[in-house]
Amino acid sequence: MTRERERASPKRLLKVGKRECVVGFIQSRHLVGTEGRWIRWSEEQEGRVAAGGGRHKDGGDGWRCFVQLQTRSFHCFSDFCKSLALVGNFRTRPLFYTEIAMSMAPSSSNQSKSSSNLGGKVRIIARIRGFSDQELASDAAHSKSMISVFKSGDGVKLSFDDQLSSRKNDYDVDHCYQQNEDTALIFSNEIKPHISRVFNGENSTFIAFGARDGGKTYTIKGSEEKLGLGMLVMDEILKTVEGGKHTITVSIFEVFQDHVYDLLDPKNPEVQVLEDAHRKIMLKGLSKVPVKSLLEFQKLYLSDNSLNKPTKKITLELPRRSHKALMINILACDEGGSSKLVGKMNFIDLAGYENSRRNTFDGTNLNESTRINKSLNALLNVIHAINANESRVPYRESKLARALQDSFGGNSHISMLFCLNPLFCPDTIHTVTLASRLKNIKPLVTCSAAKKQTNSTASISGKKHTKPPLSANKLDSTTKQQTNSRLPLSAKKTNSVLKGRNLFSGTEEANGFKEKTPSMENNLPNIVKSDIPDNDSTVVPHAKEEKCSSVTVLSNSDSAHVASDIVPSSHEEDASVKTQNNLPHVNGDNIEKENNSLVANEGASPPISVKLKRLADNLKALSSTPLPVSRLQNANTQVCNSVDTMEPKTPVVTHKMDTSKCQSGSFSKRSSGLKQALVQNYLHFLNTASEDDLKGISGIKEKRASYILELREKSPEPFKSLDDLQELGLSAKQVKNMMKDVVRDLFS
Ligand SMILES: Nc1ncnc2c1ncn2[C@@H]1O[C@H](COP(=O)(O)OP(=O)(O)OP(=O)(O)O)[C@@H](O)[C@H]1O
Repeated sequence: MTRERERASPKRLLKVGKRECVVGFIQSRHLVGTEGRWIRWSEEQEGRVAAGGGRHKDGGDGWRCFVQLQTRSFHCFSDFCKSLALVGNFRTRPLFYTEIAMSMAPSSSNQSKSSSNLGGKVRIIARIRGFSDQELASDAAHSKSMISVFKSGDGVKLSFDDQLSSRKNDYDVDHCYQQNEDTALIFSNEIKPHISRVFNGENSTFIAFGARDGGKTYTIKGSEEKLGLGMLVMDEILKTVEGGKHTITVSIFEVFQDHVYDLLDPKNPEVQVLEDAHRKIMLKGLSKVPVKSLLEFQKLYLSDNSLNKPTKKITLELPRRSHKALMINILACDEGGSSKLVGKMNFIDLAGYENSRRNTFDGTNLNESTRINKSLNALLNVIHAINANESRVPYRESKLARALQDSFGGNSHISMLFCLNPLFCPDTIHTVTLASRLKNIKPLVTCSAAKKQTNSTASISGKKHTKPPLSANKLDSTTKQQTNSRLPLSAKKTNSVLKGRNLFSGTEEANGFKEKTPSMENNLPNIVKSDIPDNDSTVVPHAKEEKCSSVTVLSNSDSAHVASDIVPSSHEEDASVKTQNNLPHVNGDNIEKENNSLVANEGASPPISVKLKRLADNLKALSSTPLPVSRLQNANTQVCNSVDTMEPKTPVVTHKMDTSKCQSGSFSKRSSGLKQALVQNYLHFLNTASEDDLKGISGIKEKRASYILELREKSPEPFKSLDDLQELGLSAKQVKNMMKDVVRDLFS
């Protein structure tokens, strides 16, 4: 312990930029091999595993791993240790680290509110664009804005007046810039604080996402009159490099239909995205133009006469709705005259999302719109995976993400700006649902213990299922409305399973991305047709990680709710099992009430009390017959028959029973039958209960309930044995405890 104290002493307090950085020493095999990974254990707190482990110097079974923590929170270290302790097998006492944390000076928090999330991987912000000149000239600008913004905790809530569904929908984002706030403000709050970090070797990417006409280009590229973020950042960077130690180069490219084109080299626009032997991404054929003054940059970036225009050939043949990227490379020059890349800043103006089912398109535009939406979907899958700290990020599904892979990984920061049209636009609402889902992700502590648990329980009946991300419990209201309106009543209940769908990996329809593409391939322009891979960009986010809290073993008090939630709330006395003759009595009125409440939900599973009644009847059948002890003593065959009558599911015993063991044998058989019946009923309940009923069970709750519904979609009866419950992330012990509590409650 003494040696460990020295290693983790406050001397190891480092400064990384303005942020304090604590290096702690944690002996945990769960962190071995996770070097470079970020671990976040609360909204604001995260740490980076600075070095991997290995056998402890002094031998023994200890593994060691340095964890470098970057934080502005005084108590972060102890919180981190607590979260590790939740996972178990955490070798060193968390108290030790609490002591270290307490001995450090509290860090300053002088950063602006809007950049409070700088340590976070992905910051989700929104901008409600101002009215365009055209809109100002028309009546449109005088109509009521469909978006209201409210403060909510650390972030803000956007409320949309959905004129289609006549509903108000609320979505969370980190911050929202209003119509009267200009691009310069976004620059000083969101971009400027990152510039120094890029000079210190980090990468920063700013992505503008939104429906068409949301103001993405206005924000990123701007114009000569209204400077966009690209111009503002270059101005600031050029001021910073005035000392002469750095040089700046820029690349501008677009991703059009899964092909990357260099916008600064009209002769050879196609860029190859390759990976070198060190798995570093190379953009072969992409020009990097040195920039020394703002004027030079302006010519490249803004001027219509610049090379920053699609080549003539492409302009004539293809409609240009594409993702555009500005890449600013900062290079450090050494004395020998050679330069080395220090950091990158990327500004991405994504093509606008447009629901092609709502809008009418001709074949070419439909195809184009479909491809754009697919590529947006793929990019969001990547951002989602990064934000959720998932072990697999589906870079290969998105050409743009692949081209930017170096900037996304490691010590990088991503901001997603959702550009909103203030006028009513269903596509805008759709894009915000996506923003909100990204925002709701709570990245998890990644540890092999949790992984192991998930992996070991990853199959039901030999089938492998992918768990939905824990945050994926919101359904796009627009989609829900559309889908529901086309479904018969009976199907609507089942449709609620969509709630638990993977964030960006559910059917595209659920995400509003599904596009019908009649004769799409035939309409593809020749230039790209043969090269376009026919892959579906929808990716199931890899969800190996599991939230530590979900690993927590149910306490007795928790699990006691299982039964109490199952029995009808009124007449609890009736529902409890006191004696053989007092088996659960389910109040008929209650059943009727529950059934009435489900009338609108034809096809939904029977109410919980009906299921409980079935369970009670089974138990009654088993326990109402007096124990046949005397008969057992008289005739073995008679005993076996009586057992068979009571428990038709129990295999017939054909061998001769030893009379001396008969009594206990019969009892244990009876008990096992009872157990079987109870288990079967419980499983039947899980296989058929409605989402609301499932949510009521302690240990199941909302996320597991929606996951159960999803499993049921794949297989009508996903739970065949108690082992299958482990698919829900419950350990065998937790399942056993749940069952014990059910029984205990029945007989209490
Ligand atoms: N903040 C703003 N203030 C005033 N006008 C704006 C603002 N943002 C955008 N506009 C105007 O709104 C219109 C659409 O903006 P812009 O072209 O940037 O949208 P976009 O999201 O890039 O569209 P697309 O998806 O089609 O590329 C333009 O006329 C632009 O001048």
